[in-house]
Amino acid sequence: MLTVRNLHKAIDRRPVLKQVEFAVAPGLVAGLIGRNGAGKTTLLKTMAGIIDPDHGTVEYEGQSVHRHPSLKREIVFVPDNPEGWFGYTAWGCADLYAQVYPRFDMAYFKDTMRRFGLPVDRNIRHFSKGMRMMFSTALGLSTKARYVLLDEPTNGVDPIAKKQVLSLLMEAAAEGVSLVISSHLLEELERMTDTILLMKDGAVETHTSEDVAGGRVMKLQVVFAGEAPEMWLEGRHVRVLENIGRVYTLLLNTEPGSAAYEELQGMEPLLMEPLPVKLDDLYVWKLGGETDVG
Ligand SMILES: Nc1ncnc2c1ncn2[C@@H]1O[C@H](COP(=O)(O)OP(=O)(O)OP(=O)(O)O)[C@@H](O)[C@H]1O
Repeated sequence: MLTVRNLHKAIDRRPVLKQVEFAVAPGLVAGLIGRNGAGKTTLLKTMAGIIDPDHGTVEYEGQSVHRHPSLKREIVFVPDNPEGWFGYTAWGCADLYAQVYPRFDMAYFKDTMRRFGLPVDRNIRHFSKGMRMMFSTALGLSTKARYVLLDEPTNGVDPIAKKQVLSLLMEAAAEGVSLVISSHLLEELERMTDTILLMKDGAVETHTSEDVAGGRVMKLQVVFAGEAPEMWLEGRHVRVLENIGRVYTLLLNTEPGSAAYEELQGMEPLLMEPLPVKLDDLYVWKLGGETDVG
């Protein structure tokens, strides 16, 4: 189990992580979502022991990753731009990693590089953006660490290569590797993940797949009988996703304390049809109109 407890981190005196708490169980795939600048990369690097927190702990099987550096072998961070390796060939990087990660699988690395069509003897600096990302993912998974934390693994990767990267990740998950995947591609995450970690205002909310499917938010297509109830539509428990003529697509907060659904029923609309709630609805509900961009 990888457990994050009460994590705080400020960068340039600006708090980026505030009381972050969650756990990722072994073998699970978690998606990390949030606006640009929300702190996803900072969180992943802190979880991997690359950044020291100001307060709080990251525990692998109950032991602090920052106090026991040998545990860092079980948690690998896969950056979206491996600048640190510029100057090395892919082989050179694999050699270095093999010295650090005791279960580094050179045969797997070679095979994956071949599968991705990437040259092993070329300097990483001369790889394209997508090639760097694929290389980074191949190297990270080759460590055979128990937890692989990936920062936008399909960023800049073309559609065909993207399928290959996602297949590779799913194969690793099927073998029991735990993945935390930061991404802005919500449809992709929705298909792959067991849990969603949503970053907002420096904190993390955990949503299971069941939550996303409708526990906290309801999506409805509505046609009102008379004039649209402007005040109700602007209320904090209602969000208008789309309005075409008299047809409204709405998100309603159904968490305790919200009576939005009962209020709508009371208005006796002509049409009130439930629609499936997607991850991007949750994203809009939780993060729409907010700005984390820092
Ligand atoms: N080295 C740094 N120096 C100064 N500020 C930084 C540094 N690294 C991150 N930050 C700031 O910390 C905040 C969080 O950045 P971070 O890269 O973790 O966000 P993110 O959620 O990964 O963003 P994105 O989705 O755009 O990649 C931002 O406000 C960013 O400007």
